Amino acid sequence: MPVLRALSKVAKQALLAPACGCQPLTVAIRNISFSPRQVTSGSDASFHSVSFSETDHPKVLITGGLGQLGVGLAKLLRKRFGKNNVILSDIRKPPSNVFHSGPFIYSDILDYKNLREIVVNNRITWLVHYSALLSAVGEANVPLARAVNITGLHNILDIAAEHGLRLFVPSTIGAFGPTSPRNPTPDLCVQRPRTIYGVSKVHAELMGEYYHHRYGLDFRCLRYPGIISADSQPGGGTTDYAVQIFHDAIKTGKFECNLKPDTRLPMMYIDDCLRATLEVMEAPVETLSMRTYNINAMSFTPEELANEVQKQLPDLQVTYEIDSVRQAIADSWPMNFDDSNARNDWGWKHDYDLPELVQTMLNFIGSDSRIAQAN
Ligand SMILES: NC(=O)C1=CN([C@@H]2O[C@H](COP(=O)(O)OP(=O)(O)OC[C@H]3O[C@@H](n4cnc5c(N)ncnc54)[C@H](O)[C@@H]3O)[C@@H](O)[C@H]2O)C=CC1
Ligand SMILES: CC(=O)[C@H](N)C(=O)O
Repeated sequence: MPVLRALSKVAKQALLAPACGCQPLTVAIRNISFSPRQVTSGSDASFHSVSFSETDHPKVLITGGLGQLGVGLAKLLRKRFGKNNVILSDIRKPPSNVFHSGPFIYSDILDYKNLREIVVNNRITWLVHYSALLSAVGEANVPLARAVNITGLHNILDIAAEHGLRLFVPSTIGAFGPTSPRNPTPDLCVQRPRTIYGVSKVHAELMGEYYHHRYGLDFRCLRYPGIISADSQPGGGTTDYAVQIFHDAIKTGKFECNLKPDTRLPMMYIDDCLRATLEVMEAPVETLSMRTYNINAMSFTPEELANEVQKQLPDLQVTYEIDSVRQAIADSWPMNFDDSNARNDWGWKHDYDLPELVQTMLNFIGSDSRIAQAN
């Protein structure tokens, strides 16, 4: 009965909302235990992101911005929207080059009040939520992964709904599990992941879509494959080997792989991943038939990657010392990712296949290490 009473109160308040949809009416229902702390009213998608006009640049906040992906995304978004319109945030201390490249702010996503203050004081209109514990580190610390990936997400969803933000939350190939079709994995299929990381990402997909339908939140989500980057280190995932091989190949000529040689996983070069993120954030609402999309570029095994690297560095020696936790995770993940909906709906297209990826990584890391040796 209290639930019904609360629901009818919310419905009545929603009915009192202006019909034009031009102002997001904020309904304070903080006391209702099953509801978000504060939400925008209405379920019509046209309410979305009314807090900035399409002709203005968005004001973007990136959480967890000092990980493998955030700094690169900030660089791309600053090029497009202006340096001061993109704020990086994290709980770690930024290196001086990052600190001096544009606005940086401390933000712990577990601190709701602090998050709200940042959004209000900086008039944020887009939120890119990158904070997370990845698959392997998540298994090593389940309580922390649960707090950051699930409780933290709840804070983000409520803040975004309350302030009419456009919200991007990445998901992952890790949101699928051993009972999902693995070759290829479509957007819609069984999702029963066996890691806390995967469980938290399915939860994020479902909660984001629920807030979209229930409260009109402009939620956008891409399931990233393993991301490969030269100038930032991965944060403790199962696909990390595909970054490490390049550093070891150049520095020592030897690489010990922690996955079996025939473990096939979907992968993507970071430039494609960040461009996809910007593209889906800018995609007109009417092109999005879904709110969570697979995106992909290539799929390879450690052996195929090593062979491609050896075309450039024939002396590279690769050995295999299997990490049982990571191997079990990889064996439950997609081998190939079907991203046809992203391609059809908003024109997703990757630029980098395996040969271009390898050439680009070796050029980048090679020139970096030549500079380091010269200094
Ligand atoms: N890198 C990849 O291959 C993939 C990444 N993704 C997703 O993309 C997002 C970004 O990934 P990465 O940059 O690789 O992750 P990362 O692990 O490198 O960085 C995550 C960041 O979150 C921060 N963080 C942790 N606890 C926090 C808290 N309480 N408050 C604020 N920040 C906190 C960490 O300090 C770290 O800088 C994540 O959500 C991840 O799940 C999805 C698929 C693939
Ligand atoms: C694919 C991912 O989500 C990440 N790189 C991980 O391996 O955990």
